[in-house]
Amino acid sequence: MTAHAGAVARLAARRPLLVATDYDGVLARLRDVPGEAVPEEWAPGLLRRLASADGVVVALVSGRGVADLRATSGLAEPFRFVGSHGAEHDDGLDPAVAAERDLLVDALTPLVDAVEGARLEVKPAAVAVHVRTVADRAAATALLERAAAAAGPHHTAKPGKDVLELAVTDADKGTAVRRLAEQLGADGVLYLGDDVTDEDAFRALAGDGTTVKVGDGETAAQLRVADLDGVRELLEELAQALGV
Ligand SMILES: O=P(O)(O)OC[C@H]1O[C@H](O[C@H]2O[C@H](CO)[C@@H](O)[C@H](O)[C@H]2O)[C@H](O)[C@@H](O)[C@@H]1O
Repeated sequence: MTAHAGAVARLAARRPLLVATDYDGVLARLRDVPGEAVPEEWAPGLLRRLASADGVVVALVSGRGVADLRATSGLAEPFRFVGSHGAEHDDGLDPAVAAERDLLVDALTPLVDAVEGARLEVKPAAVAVHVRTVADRAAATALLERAAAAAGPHHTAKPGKDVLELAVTDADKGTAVRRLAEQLGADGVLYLGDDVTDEDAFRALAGDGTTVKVGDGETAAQLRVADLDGVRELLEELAQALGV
């Protein structure tokens, strides 16, 4: 039994129940190359068990675009997908944002090209500057500062783990999860996340959700687990409480 058994048991009694989880750093270990961040071995089966319970919907909520999230995770239906930090729901994204994103690509490409090991990730509604593989840490910090300075007032800067993302919408995971919960008429919501942008979801669910921070650091979440093994234990406990 985990330290969170009481909260898990209370959650398991609610229907409809939305189980929403971040991907990178929660279901998949962080890797140098984003495309190699596959789910932990236990994750697909455990998520399917949860989704098989009556009245339970499982959603993946990520900073990745939905197509990337599906491809990298290998997950598909019956799961729901929220991508681009909340700007994409399942497969839908306003095509008008692409042109705005491409202007950002043009502005950021020369900055990234000038720093060895840096990488630009082009996403449906955002551009991410990755510095995890920049050996010169001072250069990495300087690049993130230059990228932040390139943002216009209509862009949303989203810092993360060795990454700064500039989004062309003001969507966030909090608004997106609330929207999905309302669509489902959810009576209970569980949200797990490890990074800065998950704090939007923790805050948005503060009144009526159950929120779990994965790892160290200040957080608005109510509960905490240490690492991905803690995620597995908590979700396993929920599956057992749901009888699946
Ligand atoms: O919201 P998430 O599912 O946590 O996605 C956040 C970002 O995840 C990816 O970047 C992070 O994971 C990479 C792979 O482990 C790692 O190399 C990088 O340093 C991390 O920041 C993804 O590439 C981004 O698009 C997501 O926004």
